[in-house]
Amino acid sequence: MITKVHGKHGDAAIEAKGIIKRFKSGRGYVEVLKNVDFDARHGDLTMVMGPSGSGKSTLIAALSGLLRPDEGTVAALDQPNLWKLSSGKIDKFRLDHCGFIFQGFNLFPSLSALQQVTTVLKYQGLTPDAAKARAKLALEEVGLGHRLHQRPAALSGGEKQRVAIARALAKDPQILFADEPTSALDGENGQVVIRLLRRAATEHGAAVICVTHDPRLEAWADRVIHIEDGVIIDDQRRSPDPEALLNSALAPH
Ligand SMILES: Nc1ncnc2c1ncn2[C@@H]1O[C@H](COP(=O)(O)OP(=O)(O)OP(=O)(O)O)[C@@H](O)[C@H]1O
Repeated sequence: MITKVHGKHGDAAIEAKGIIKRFKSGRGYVEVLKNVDFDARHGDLTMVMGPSGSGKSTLIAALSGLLRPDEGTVAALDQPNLWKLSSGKIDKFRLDHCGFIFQGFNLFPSLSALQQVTTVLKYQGLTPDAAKARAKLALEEVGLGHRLHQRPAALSGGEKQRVAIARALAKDPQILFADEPTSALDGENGQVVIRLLRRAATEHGAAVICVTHDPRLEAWADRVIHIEDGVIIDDQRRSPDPEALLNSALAPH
């Protein structure tokens, strides 16, 4: 284990109130998030589900400081309102505390798996040696200790996503945002990714917020939030399937 446990399980990591986001459409505006309240807790795998176009990615972007909402506040960790910070401070907050995993992996084509992870850590201020050591551990943790020097072109889709996860987890993020992390993966690789997300919550105490259409993820979630047409229509806390928790111990180390 390379990370410390964040917050106390159950403590709020993020709390958004009254989020409204509109986009220009023709001469008018379309309201994509309609007064959304949202929170996520340390140690929880929180799933956000909903039909295409319901506003899931827009919500993640507003929560993570990527897209300024028109109205509303986002309290995150020790920041009472992320959107009151300067854009430089928001970028720094994201760099220091948030991890991101996207459907398209977002890897640099010319960098090896090890370099993908060390680059981010160097941005965070680690020395090259410390960054390399930590990146190696993070890649070993996702089962890629034997693929450190491969570039993305030589990796399978599942391996690429594991590099992206290692890159996100190596930073020791308190909040981990995942947007459709399994949709480009087959069943087996999807399972590996799900287990890694579960572990990030259970063992690292991260607040994991995962947007997905993938019903397989539901068994692993502590909380399932449904959004439709920019409104949260359902918010259920559930016990993750014990089998799912048990199996997370089988994820690659
Ligand atoms: N930059 C933008 N400009 C204009 N409209 C946008 C923009 N970004 C998103 N939208 C619109 O906002 C709505 C919500 O988009 P969003 O990507 O949040 O949905 P989603 O639930 O994540 O969908 P999907 O599951 O297909 O990814 C959609 O109708 C989309 O077309």
